[in-house]
Amino acid sequence: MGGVTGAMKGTGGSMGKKKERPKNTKNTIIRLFSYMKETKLQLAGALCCVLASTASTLAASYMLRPVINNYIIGFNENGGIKSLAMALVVMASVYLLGVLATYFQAKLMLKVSQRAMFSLRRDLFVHMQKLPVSFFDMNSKGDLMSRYTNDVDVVGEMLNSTAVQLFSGIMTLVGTFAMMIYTNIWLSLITFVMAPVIIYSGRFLVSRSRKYYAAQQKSLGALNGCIEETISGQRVVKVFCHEKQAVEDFRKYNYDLKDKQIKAQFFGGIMGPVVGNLGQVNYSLTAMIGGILCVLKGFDIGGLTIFVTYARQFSRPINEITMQMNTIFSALAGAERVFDICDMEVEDVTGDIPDNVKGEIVMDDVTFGYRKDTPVLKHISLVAKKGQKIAFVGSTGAGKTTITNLLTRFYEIWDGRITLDGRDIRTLNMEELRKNIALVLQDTHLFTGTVMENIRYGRLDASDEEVIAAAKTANADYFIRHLSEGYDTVLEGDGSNLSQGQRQLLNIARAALSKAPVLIMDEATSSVDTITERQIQDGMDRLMSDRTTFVIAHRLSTIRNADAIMVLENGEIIEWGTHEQLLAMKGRYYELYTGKAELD
Ligand SMILES: Nc1ncnc2c1ncn2[C@@H]1O[C@H](COP(=O)(O)OP(=O)(O)OP(=O)(O)O)[C@@H](O)[C@H]1O
Repeated sequence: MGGVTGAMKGTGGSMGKKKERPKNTKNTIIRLFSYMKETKLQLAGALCCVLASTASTLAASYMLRPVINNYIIGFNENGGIKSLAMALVVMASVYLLGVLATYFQAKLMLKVSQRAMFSLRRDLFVHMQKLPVSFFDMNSKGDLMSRYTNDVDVVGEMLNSTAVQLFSGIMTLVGTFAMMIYTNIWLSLITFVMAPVIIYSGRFLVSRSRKYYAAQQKSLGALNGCIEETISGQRVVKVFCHEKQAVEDFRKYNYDLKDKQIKAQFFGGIMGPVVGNLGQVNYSLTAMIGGILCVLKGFDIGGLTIFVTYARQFSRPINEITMQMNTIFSALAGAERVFDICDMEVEDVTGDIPDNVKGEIVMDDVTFGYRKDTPVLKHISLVAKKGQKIAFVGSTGAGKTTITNLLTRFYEIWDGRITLDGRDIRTLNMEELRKNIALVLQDTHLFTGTVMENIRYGRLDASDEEVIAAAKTANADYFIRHLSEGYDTVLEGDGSNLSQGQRQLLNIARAALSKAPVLIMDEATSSVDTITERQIQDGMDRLMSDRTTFVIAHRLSTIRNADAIMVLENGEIIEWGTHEQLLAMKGRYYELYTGKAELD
């Protein structure tokens, strides 16, 4: 049932709009072949081995004819036991040759398929790194992960065994048929009539099961998504006592998958027996009519024996080919899902390399939305001179984070212009642009590695001394030295062995290490105690001095000294000015500030 398991593996979530069947089979196959270029010698070798093993099976079967006719029926006339033994040794040697060829073919194909999978994974990962942030917004983590696992795996499985089996199946089929015609053309007619019946019934069942496989793959994708979300949100699930609901959701997806799998596997499962039984019918008819020909027309016993052997062999490759079809289709669909990502448009990173960036940012009538026709920011204009501190305030969802996302070109604006030192950021080299902007976000992302390596993420060529200096600037040095291994302490699972405040301090240290003249900070001091908050604030203040800074403020008290405060509402700047100017205006900021003051 290689076809069935293969097809099951070839799942992995849907990209929403994508079908699970290969859309462009020819191109996908050609492209897959390009992944075998590096191992073309091994591939050629493997194909030669397939030919050798097919030929030896056919030849060894054929040898049975002289063995029976000459050395068994004509035992006494043709040299007795010695000749018979010799003939059997030759026959066994030919079989042995086939076994050896199969062994080498498997070995070679393993190299070919593993190398192709290696390159496929590499290309996928390298390309994924170049895709824009919006791509990651649109695709769930579980779905993307499954490209590396399920999809690449099923392609590997196909290259490793299925493709060879298909090739050998076709060769055996053609070879067997040729040998049958050669042995007795009249008897071949039976197979000639039966073959289309066998092939068509196999194809009918394949097309049926393929339809259900597509549904099954979609369901499996949904189930994977559900599991992934529940695992990554386990704390939230637990704290809101959502376990029952989670189990209920899971049960729904699980049932759905079960139903689809039963249908898909029913057709996949009966395919083998149906084709096999039709093959048996062919075999019996051949044996019967062959027997009659022996009696009435003098057809030799050896000829009849090898003919029925061929007739029985005949249905095996058909059976195999039809069974492999599902694996092949799901592997091709998997390969397409991988290629789909590899073909996605990458961020345009080319452009001028700015030097001596001062850090003056101007937004000129910028309009932007994440989804077509739904603008999130409308006609935003602002000027941030070198070293100035610009703060954004406003209710949740007003668009504060979105503005900062645009400065780093995580998303492309619809209209207007953003300039860095007077140059449109779209004309700048993306990497250089981002090198000039440091980010301190609310959700710190730490990678598996030491504290030192994590801070060095801010600037890869920084020396240990520079890293330590940055940690000192960020007020992180003290706590780091108190960790079990100091700067060499290994952080795991996104720094889950650190506190929220400590993670934030590392985040600031990272930004401090970067020499970027522009700094974007999403203030996140709400989740830490007052002492840590003071430390974080100090770290941030030191970081901000002589950098152009954009602060997304959650506490109005920390931005009183900002050069300009932008009050955002529904994607528009409704008020702007210094703290004093805004208070004097007695508008929205005044309301927010006095409301806060009362709370304080
Ligand atoms: N990746 C995204 N895809 C689609 N819509 C988004 C995305 N990110 C944000 N939005 C939408 O854009 C709007 C502005 O979001 P934004 O994150 O800029 O708000 P914010 O002012 O920073 O809010 P908060 O103070 O809660 O962080 C919201 O309506 C939000 O739903």
